[in-house]
Amino acid sequence: MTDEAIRFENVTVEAGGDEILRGVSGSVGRGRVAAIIGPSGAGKSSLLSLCNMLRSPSSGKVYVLGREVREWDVRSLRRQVGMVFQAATIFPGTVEQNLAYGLRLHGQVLSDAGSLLEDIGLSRDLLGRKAEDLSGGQKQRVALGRVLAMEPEILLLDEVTSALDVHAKQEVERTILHLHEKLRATLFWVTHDLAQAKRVADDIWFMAEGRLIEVGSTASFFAAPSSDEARAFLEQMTEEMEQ
Ligand SMILES: Nc1ncnc2c1ncn2[C@@H]1O[C@H](COP(=O)(O)OP(=O)(O)OP(=O)(O)O)[C@@H](O)[C@H]1O
Repeated sequence: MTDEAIRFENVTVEAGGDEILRGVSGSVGRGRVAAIIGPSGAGKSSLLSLCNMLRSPSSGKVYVLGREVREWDVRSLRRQVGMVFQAATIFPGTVEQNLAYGLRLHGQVLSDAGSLLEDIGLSRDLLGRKAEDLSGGQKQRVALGRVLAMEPEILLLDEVTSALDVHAKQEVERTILHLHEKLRATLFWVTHDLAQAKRVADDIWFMAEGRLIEVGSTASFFAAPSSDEARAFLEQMTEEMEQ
């Protein structure tokens, strides 16, 4: 059994005639929280989507839990690698039906929706409520709960709090970290919010123009990034926050 949750080996992705990822190599250790940051269009979401085969590399290799993604059965891969997006995915029906949806696709039933709901910080009273009537933060927690019901080894998070207000953002963030503690899942987390990256991540992956420019521990990255690109990015983000 490998200690690596995810490994990229010289991965390039072409789309629409452009290279949107160029020669990316790196790995995320099991149980780690790695935040991917960088300017808009850097390729952060594209990198995430290689990990559950929403996208395939044009060249190079992607390994998940020690096995190359092309060797995985896609259904099994997506069971092990859950993904949550910026806009909470909510289906018509009750909260309970929404929580059970992922397992149902795998022919399984959710045995204890009530305790799952408590795990994601929501009251059991909401089980029978129409999911569409929930607040933005509650919907995002239901989307998380649906993925977590499958007990994934890896959770891919793509800007999951950026559509939420400050209060809901903090609650969803706390819920994710609580579940990380509980399940020991590996988190690979794209965020535009540098303060969030600092709070949640063990490691920072800094990307720009389709390249992985540097990877470092969160403390060392924010104290002294080693690349000019990352230094310029941090300065620009700090200026924007001060305006
Ligand atoms: N299917 C596609 N065809 C052509 N170009 C694409 C396609 N998907 C993504 N791109 C381009 O690839 C680049 C990287 O996109 P990606 O969404 O991965 O970046 P990102 O760092 O997540 O950006 P953001 O922070 O704005 O979400 C962008 O320039 C985007 O326009």
